[in-house]
Amino acid sequence: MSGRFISLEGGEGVGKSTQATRLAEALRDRGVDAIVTREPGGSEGAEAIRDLLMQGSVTRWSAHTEALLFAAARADHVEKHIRPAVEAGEWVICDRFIDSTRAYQGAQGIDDSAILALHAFGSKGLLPDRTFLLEVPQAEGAERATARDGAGADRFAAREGSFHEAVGAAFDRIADAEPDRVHRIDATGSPQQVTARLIDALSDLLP
Ligand SMILES: Nc1ncnc2c1ncn2[C@@H]1O[C@H](COP(=O)(O)OP(=O)(O)O)[C@@H](O)[C@H]1O
Ligand SMILES: Cc1cn([C@H]2C[C@H](O)[C@@H](COP(=O)(O)OP(=O)(O)O)O2)c(=O)[nH]c1=O
Repeated sequence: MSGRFISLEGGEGVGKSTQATRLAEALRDRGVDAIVTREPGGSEGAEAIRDLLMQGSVTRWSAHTEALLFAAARADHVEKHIRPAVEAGEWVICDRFIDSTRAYQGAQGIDDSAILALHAFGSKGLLPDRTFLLEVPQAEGAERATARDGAGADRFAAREGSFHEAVGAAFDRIADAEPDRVHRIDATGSPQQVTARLIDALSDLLP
């Protein structure tokens, strides 16, 4: 049987990484073969591209170059890791995927249609079976991210508040436009409560 491909999306500090791990554990408890991966990265080539993307000054790459690098990293990740795992029957839980490019590079003026065209070329347009948009008030997400990272913010987290507001607005537009695939999840409360909401929102896909 073919597996499933699930992505977790949202701004910095909303709890995606925490929930990716917890969700995979909760799925394994239910007898589902689940693995966790992340973007940018997730395969050897994509992790090398991640280093280029995450390090250096905020202005190291133009928005256009950045969109190309994310698309290239994703193409390698999909080909080498995600597709083979799903075809082998695994559930792949991915911390960020195409919607992050649409939100973050979209917030820098890159057209959604151009991002989707790159995705069609690089990754044959693969979309998750389900995407969860984790939502917490922006101040709470920023607080969680600062508590985690201190002064060591990466090229993206270091940007100003208005950038993160534009990213949030872009995620909102995607969720409004694709309600079948993208489900909003209240990510406030304890990690246990959030995982329970995720499992609930997957009940129709569970074996
Ligand atoms: N439900 C939660 N309540 C409080 N803190 C949380 C919760 N979920 C995650 N955290 C903490 O907030 C920080 C950011 O979480 P993380 O999972 O790394 O977010 P993201 O991957 O979305 O950036 C981490 O220090 C994590 O331990
Ligand atoms: C996957 C992806 C990430 N990004 C950004 C979002 C994050 O700021 C950064 C990834 O950082 P990461 O530390 O992996 O995520 P988080 O901060 O959520 O824990 O890269 C894009 O701009 N475009 C993309 O396509």
